[in-house]
Amino acid sequence: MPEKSNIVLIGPMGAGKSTVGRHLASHLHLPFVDSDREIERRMGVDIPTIFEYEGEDGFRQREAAVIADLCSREGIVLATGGGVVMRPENRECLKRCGLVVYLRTSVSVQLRRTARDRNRPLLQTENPRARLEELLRIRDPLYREIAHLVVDTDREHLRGTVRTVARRFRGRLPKPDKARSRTPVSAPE
Ligand SMILES: Nc1ncnc2c1ncn2[C@@H]1O[C@H](COP(=O)(O)OP(=O)(O)OP(=O)(O)O)[C@@H](O)[C@H]1O
Ligand SMILES: O=C(O)C1=C[C@@H](O)[C@@H](O)[C@H](O)C1
Ligand SMILES: [Mg+2]
Repeated sequence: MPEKSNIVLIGPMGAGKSTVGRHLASHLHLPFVDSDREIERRMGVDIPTIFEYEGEDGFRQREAAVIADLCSREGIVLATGGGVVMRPENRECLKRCGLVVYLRTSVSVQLRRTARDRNRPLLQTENPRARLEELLRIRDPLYREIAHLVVDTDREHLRGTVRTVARRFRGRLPKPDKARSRTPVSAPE
């Protein structure tokens, strides 16, 4: 069970983690943090540059450090990078960090949503479809391993996804009355 009351969005490139995350945070009046943007902010360069100079391994090390830091926060909506589940320590950390939501998406929709964006080094290949299929084959079981909720973003539009996650999140928060009745009452001496 999660130890903290955050919302963590996981899923492949183009699933909509950053887009859904921003809308969800504004809907719930919570701060929004995107781990990809946080890595770029700390490094002062963009993700393609980190891949160019440090390789994917270097990027993953920086990502793990950022995830560990962000998971110590409380009450945030956290959009993660598509490959965050590759490291077991990230999976452990995220599971405890809050409600983990897997935004599931087909490869065809991922391709459409990422076609114009050059900011994803793993897609700078001759055959992005084959790359996305291979990544999904490896990662889908890992996303599912830590997800508390799976939302199909091919079928649900943006607003529907935000509502579904918000409803589930609110359902997990203790109601004010119930919270009071759970407060331990000390026995008379
Ligand atoms: N539910 C949706 N319906 C239609 N378009 C969407 C939806 N979610 C995201 N998009 C569009 O798809 C593109 C990619 O979305 P986004 O950047 O949020 O994906 P991501 O999961 O954060 O990817 P990455 O792992 O690479 O950071 C954006 O242009 C966004 O506007
Ligand atoms: O799927 C991935 O491995 C990645 C997804 C992006 O969010 C970035 O974290 C980076 O481009 C790597
Ligand atoms: Mg993103």
